Amino acid sequence: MAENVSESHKANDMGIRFGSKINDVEGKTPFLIGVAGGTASGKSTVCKRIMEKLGQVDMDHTERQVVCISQDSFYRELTPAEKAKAEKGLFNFDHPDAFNNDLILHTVQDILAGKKCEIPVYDYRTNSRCDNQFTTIYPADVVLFEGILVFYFPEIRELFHMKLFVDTDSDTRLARRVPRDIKERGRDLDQVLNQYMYFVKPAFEEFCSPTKKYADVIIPRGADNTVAIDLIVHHIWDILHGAVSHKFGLGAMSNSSC
Ligand SMILES: Nc1ncnc2c1ncn2[C@@H]1O[C@H](COP(=O)(O)OP(=O)(O)O)[C@@H](O)[C@H]1O
Ligand SMILES: O=c1ccn([C@@H]2O[C@H](COP(=O)(O)O)[C@@H](O)[C@H]2O)c(=O)[nH]1
Repeated sequence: MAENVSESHKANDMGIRFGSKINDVEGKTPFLIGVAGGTASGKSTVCKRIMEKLGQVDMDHTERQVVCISQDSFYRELTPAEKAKAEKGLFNFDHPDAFNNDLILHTVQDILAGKKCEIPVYDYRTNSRCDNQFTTIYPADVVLFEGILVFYFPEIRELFHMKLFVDTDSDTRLARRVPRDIKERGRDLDQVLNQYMYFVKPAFEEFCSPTKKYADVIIPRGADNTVAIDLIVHHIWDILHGAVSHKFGLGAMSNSSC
């Protein structure tokens, strides 16, 4: 497949190469992929692997065709009372209302309209947004949006062109979350385990796990599942290059640009 792409300049371990940026002007609809799954299931790692396999790491935004954003950037501002609870590990960050869902919807709509967006920067250590800090998301051909509850609200869910669910067993997820939260998110063991027992696990069962049924592809074992990731990468490549069309118009766009 890659051998047919004469203008390609980026190679990767699958031999898939992207050519010049298809969607390099504002206003074109990117292919939007939602990546849901429980905490520490490997959502970010799966997105990273997809980007690597599409040859999309270490590049400037003028060249980059695939970008990844996280639902965690959209945690809402807490009231002083909620902040005090959060500091004691008594705030439920796994409930759908913990996010600024209007901001998510508007941002995703802007992304689909091919607009440049500013995304808040979130600090897990303070349980709050970093003041006046934003990440600029430039228009791209493919946008990955990962998070525990990206398929929860129908208005947001319906906007994805492809929906992936990273399905990693809960013992493995807890075993990964504990060291991650201690090392990277400034927690101690008691805090992580209490939060997991009282909020994370029940909310996963009530809100996140039921959204698996909306997924087009379920990825058992997360980033270990290289076969699933390779199939997804090939499908994205085909869509971007017009071999497969999709009902939202990118197929037509790709065809016309080939
Ligand atoms: N397949 C894997 N094998 C070993 N560790 C992994 C694997 N996938 C993810 N991790 C680790 O587990 C933690 C959570 O992974 P991450 O991708 O951040 O999950 P999520 O985005 O779903 O919260 C990270 O420390 C990551 O390095
Ligand atoms: O201030 C915060 C915000 C979020 N969390 C936890 O993060 C996870 C979601 O992130 P993943 O990368 O998908 O694990 C969620 O389970 C929240 O409990 C937090 O602890 N503090």
